[in-house]
Amino acid sequence: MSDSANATARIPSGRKSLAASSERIALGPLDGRYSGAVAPLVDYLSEAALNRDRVGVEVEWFIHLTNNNVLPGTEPLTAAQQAGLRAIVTEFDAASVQELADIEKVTVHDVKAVEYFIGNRLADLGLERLKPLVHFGCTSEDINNLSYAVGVKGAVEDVWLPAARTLVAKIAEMAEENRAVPMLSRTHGQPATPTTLGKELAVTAHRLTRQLDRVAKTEFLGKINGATGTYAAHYASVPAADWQDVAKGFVESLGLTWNPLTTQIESHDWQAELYADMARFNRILHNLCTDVWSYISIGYFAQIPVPGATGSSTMPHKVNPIRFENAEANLELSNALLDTLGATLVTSRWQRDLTDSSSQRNIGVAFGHSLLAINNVLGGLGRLDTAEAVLAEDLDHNWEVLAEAIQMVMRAEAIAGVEGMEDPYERLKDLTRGQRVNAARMQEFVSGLGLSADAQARLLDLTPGKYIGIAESLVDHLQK
Ligand SMILES: O=C(O)C[C@H](Nc1ncnc2c1ncn2[C@@H]1O[C@H](COP(=O)(O)O)[C@@H](O)[C@H]1O)C(=O)O
Repeated sequence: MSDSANATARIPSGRKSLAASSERIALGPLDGRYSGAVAPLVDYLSEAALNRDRVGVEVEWFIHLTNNNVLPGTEPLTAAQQAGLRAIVTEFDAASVQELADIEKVTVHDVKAVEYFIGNRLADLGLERLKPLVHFGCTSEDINNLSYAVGVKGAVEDVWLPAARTLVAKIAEMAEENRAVPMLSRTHGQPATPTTLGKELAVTAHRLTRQLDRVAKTEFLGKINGATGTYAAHYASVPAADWQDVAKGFVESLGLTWNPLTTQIESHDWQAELYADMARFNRILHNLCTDVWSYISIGYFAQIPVPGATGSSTMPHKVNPIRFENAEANLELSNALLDTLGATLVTSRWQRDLTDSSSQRNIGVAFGHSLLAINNVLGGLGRLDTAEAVLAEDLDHNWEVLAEAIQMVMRAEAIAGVEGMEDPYERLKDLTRGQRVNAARMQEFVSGLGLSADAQARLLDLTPGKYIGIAESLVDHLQK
């Protein structure tokens, strides 16, 4: 194509700026086309939710210090004052987000802005005198680490884990339904000892469940021990208090596990552990997506068309496995972030650097891509029908997979003293390696071996579809 032809193909200059639109237009897909699917995470992992949690932690610290008479000159707040303080959190809304943003423009410090935001509300509660108690003894990370721990815990326990458990339950249900449906295996992509479709799905459900059980046991650690984790400011100002006890009680009151030994930052090791488990779950799910995609491709699953939907824009016959393809991509994106977070959050130069602040802002994105993938896999699985006839036909075209069974029966016969059972592996290899062997040829071979009557009857009864060991009952392990 000539240069001038290229030039005319460009989007014309002078177009309206989308960035200047009065409706804010999302840069990324999680806040755009997928915003509905990831909306449940907004209340836990958005910047607004982080700020609300920061306000919540500051407010609870204020109440904790007063209720426990930690500082001379304080006394427990009245019920109305406590309710008023907590209302700052429960009433936190879009206007609060804007007010905080306006304060932050001046402070150029996000946590300092939270302190002022709360301080501005104390006079109305008759607590003006206690303004210095807001953020008392705290470094920003005291508030940040607790807020992130509360937010991530909520996102895991209320959103991600329930969604993941629903998906695994669906896979387990499919495993149950297909427990007795024989299927040709393909190790190295080549026909191999058959299994059942249900048993293969059960393997995946079992693997995913193990990862979810690990996630469910996550220890969400928190600390509140000052600028370098020494309680120096606390003891300088209030020497009589048992500050470790105050801190431990506070962290535990938030539903977290107290970390007694840190620098300025909570060390984030628990986050790395959690993200590794989530990433492993994502990887196993990715494996399911590519397997199911391949099974659809060879006709083992039929896809139930969505009424009104289009498969291909040009090939009208198509129903594409797009839910699984979308999930694959989103699991990869989630893992790229989870891996980065896990790898980088565990390091901080000397007593702190601020890199964690910037990377933790993407925790919600990592969760969002995973949640989206989980939704898509769930939707995709819900539109699959097992094509049992196709699976059966495939088995019937691969009688040579019985070679393993025959040579193993011959070995057992030899050990039991039956004559003429020499070189079983080699004889079956001569018969089957790289060749198609049909039912008649296989049975003729078996009949000519001189097996004991019992062994011969057993082998003549065997078909590829029956050569599945105890695959069907192995699905029961899922119930345990
Ligand atoms: O309690 C403190 O603040 C102690 C201070 N360390 C800090 N700890 C936590 N936050 C801090 C720190 N420093 C800055 N900021 C503020 O963090 C915000 C970073 O914003 P972004 O780059 O968007 O992630 C952005 O709002 C920053 O202003 C120290 O000097 O050790």
